[in-house]
Amino acid sequence: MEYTAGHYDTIVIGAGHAGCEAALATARMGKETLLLAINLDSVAMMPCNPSIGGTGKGHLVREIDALGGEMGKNIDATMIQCRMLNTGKGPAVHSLRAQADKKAYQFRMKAVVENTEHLTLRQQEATKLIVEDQKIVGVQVVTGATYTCETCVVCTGTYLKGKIFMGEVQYEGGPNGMFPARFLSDSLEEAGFHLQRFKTGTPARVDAKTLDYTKMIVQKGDEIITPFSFETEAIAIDQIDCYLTYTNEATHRIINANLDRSPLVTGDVVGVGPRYCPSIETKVMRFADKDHHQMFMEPEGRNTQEVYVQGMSSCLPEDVQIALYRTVPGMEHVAFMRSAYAIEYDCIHPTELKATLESKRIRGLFFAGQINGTSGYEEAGAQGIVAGINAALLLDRKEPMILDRSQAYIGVLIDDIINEDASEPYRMMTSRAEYRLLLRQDNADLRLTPIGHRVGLISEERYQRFLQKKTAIADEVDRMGCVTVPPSESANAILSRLGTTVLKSGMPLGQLMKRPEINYANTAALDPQRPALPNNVCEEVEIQLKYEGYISKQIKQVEQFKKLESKRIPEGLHYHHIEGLRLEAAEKLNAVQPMSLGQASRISGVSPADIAVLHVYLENHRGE
Ligand SMILES: Cc1cc2nc3c(=O)[nH]c(=O)nc-3n(C[C@H](O)[C@H](O)[C@H](O)COP(=O)(O)OP(=O)(O)OC[C@H]3O[C@@H](n4cnc5c(N)ncnc54)[C@H](O)[C@@H]3O)c2cc1C
Repeated sequence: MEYTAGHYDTIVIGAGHAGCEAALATARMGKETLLLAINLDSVAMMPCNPSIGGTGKGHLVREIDALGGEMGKNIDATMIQCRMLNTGKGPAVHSLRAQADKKAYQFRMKAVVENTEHLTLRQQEATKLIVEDQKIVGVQVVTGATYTCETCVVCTGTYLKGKIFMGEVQYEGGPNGMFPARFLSDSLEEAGFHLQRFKTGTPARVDAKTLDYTKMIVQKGDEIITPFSFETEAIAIDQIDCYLTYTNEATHRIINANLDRSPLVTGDVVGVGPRYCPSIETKVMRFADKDHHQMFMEPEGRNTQEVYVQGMSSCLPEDVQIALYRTVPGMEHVAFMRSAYAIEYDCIHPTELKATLESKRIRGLFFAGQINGTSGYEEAGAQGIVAGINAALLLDRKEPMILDRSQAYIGVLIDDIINEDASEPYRMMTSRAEYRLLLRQDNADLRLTPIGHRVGLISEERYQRFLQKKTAIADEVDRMGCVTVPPSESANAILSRLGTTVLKSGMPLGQLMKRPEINYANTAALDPQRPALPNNVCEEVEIQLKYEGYISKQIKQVEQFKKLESKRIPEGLHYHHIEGLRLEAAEKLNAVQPMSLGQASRISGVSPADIAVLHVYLENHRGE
């Protein structure tokens, strides 16, 4: 029976990583929010890796936190191991990565959602979007109930017409044994969205009792854990070890002998998978000259024997999976608890979205997460908070929040997906950010917390603490520039001990910091007036002084970038009427409707010559 079940400012469809951030943002901004999930056991579920962060992804988590999101706090509270990756390289690519206790992660996020004011959580399958006059006005669910709304954020992950593949075995299904969303795809198509099929895979979960860790290499967490959230002071936990092992020729032989039973090879899987997290059979085929691949044993929590086998994602038949896993040292007697599988699902083309993640055609309808053709929990959470903030700002008739490529990895992510129609699931990587020396994980708060405060997600108390930190950094950088180290015997003795050239004349400490042998901590003896400062302030001071030259170069590049970004393009411009523009460029520009010349220049298929034509056109029609 159809009936009206209530009215909300915002309905968020899907309570995964995108949906939780979106709903928390709208509710915390005071909007009555309904959060729907097919199954409440799927709230913040991690259907794959039990980890948050990693290269490029750790940056996203820090940025979500700096804006006032939950993901960073949630992983800080539920991690079982943490490592800062890439510490051998420069600070631009340092990335935090933590193993989560999967269930604890879910339960904590669910509790936060349940206890947030203005937020209602409900198990319901959304089946239909109700659109009137190109505006979202409601959502119908499978029981026949209709909820009316002003705005809606669709965060349905990998559930839309989900199909599971495990060799010859194929069936309709959602991730991790959930059931799929069977109807919403049709409603999206009716509303004019073009859908595409993507796929992703996951490895088996195995029983820890059947693994021989003595044949593997132990992977310990960091001795001192760096938290993800700028609000977490310290994390003191007993960390759980992970283990590293490798495939070998026997593993590869079994894979090669059974490729004809892989749905990837038989062509049954039509969805395109992520290039950067391939299945083991894809790795063996693509990198045929490699005789081994690494794999990590990652415990899924403190109170379970389930172990995630990172690197062994597969959609080969179950009997083949078991046989090939058993060729690996330490896994000779492995028992499976959940088999590996691939999942294929519907997603939209994010080129149909504005930079706010609102649909270009349907007012008030936003999209975030894997539905936008991305992969990864962190990418989903990042889009979720942006869509949530913008849905709330739209309701308040306020300026939208758009982060650009020079401000945040989140800006890079959204700019990439709305401008270039990705042909495979999009994954964040540090190499995608052109200003990565400015977009470090350590300074995400300096970049974004003022924005989080402005939109209402950062409390006054947190903002004041942030301002104190910012002032302390600036003061210390200035002070270090003013302290001169004399060419005295005692100072030079210290410098010699540090393995660096002695001084012939005085040098500011800030200048000395640029030497590779020198850091903030080891110059304390040269700096008797140094104030006692928190570690996060010292770290920032060191980076700002050490990389000053590179940072100012990048700031100059950003100024150039901003010039093109500030050249606005009027809405609804008919590109086909612009003389000199190539047909392909006009078509792409018409489809994307970029907001600025800068955005236009990043659309694939639009050349620098097209941009020059467009630039001249805009100059000639200024003020019209
Ligand atoms: C097999 C597999 C392997 C993966 N591998 C990894 C990995 O290793 N690492 C990684 O970072 N990412 C991985 N991913 C991707 C990761 O799960 C997603 O990127 C991330 O969870 C996406 O978040 P999301 O919020 O977009 O969607 P999800 O987390 O999938 O959440 C979707 C939510 O939408 C709800 N929902 C869906 N349809 C409806 C509807 N019609 N009505 C109501 N509610 C609905 C669901 O109940 C769920 O709550 C994998 C995913 C799968 C399934």
